[in-house]
Amino acid sequence: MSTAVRTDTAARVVDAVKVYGRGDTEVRALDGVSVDFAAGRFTAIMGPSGSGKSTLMHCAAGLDTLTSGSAFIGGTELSTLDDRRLTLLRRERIGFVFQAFNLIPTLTVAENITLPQDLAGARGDQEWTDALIDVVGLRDRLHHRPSELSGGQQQRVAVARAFAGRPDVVFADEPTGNLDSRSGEEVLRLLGRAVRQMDRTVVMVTHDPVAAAHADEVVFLADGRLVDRMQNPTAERVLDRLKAFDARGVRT
Ligand SMILES: Nc1ncnc2c1ncn2[C@@H]1O[C@H](COP(=O)(O)OP(=O)(O)OP(=O)(O)O)[C@@H](O)[C@H]1O
Repeated sequence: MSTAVRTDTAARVVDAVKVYGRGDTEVRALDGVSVDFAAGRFTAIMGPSGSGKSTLMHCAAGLDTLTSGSAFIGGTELSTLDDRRLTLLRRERIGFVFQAFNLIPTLTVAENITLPQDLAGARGDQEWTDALIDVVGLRDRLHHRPSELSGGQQQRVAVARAFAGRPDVVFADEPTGNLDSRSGEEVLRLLGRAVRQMDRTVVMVTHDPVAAAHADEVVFLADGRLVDRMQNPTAERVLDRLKAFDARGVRT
């Protein structure tokens, strides 16, 4: 567990444009976004509904491709990879947490956590996995199936699974969207602990200012553009900033 401050970039997009549809139905979901996500930091992506948050995350994580511009994981530009290498990169260097926990119902908690490495034929690091299981507080549930767990516990399994292969970056898309506020708070605290105590990197899409306040930095999108960044956010400051966008409109 390192306390050194890192200055490298885990993921970034440069001049990212994503256009869906064409002609009358064309939507510019991303309209020239450049943003870097620093390694060893917890970054939240915020903005109104339809502002491009999920599109940005999906393109930065190689789940979708940009219309123009570039997306990098570390020093690797994603558009240079063929499908097979992109799949490998996603498996080996990126972790995901989604709103719907996406656990395999027939596997136990322990099997779900190590599934990505088992699929990759990689030998897991038992010490690391053990540490993760303790951090997420699931030691006494390891042999349970997902259906025997609460929503909050299921998401904690998904969090442990996302970090199990020590990925360069974990992308979380509305990870608390299906949880009550107490379970959501626990999941957010876990993401924060993974970053601060285990030197991990998290990029989280959220529309919730309370969730965003767990991050080290918030980037704000509006109409497919990056419109602001905020260090050391509080829920109140994030909410004020969002209200200001609403009040004056942001398209320039
Ligand atoms: N597959 C698609 N086909 C067409 N348009 C799309 C597609 N995906 C997203 N869009 C459009 O792109 C814009 C940005 O969508 P996106 O889901 O990235 O926004 P968001 O900020 O994540 O929204 P929300 O907070 O509501 O989830 C929206 O106008 C949306 O309707």
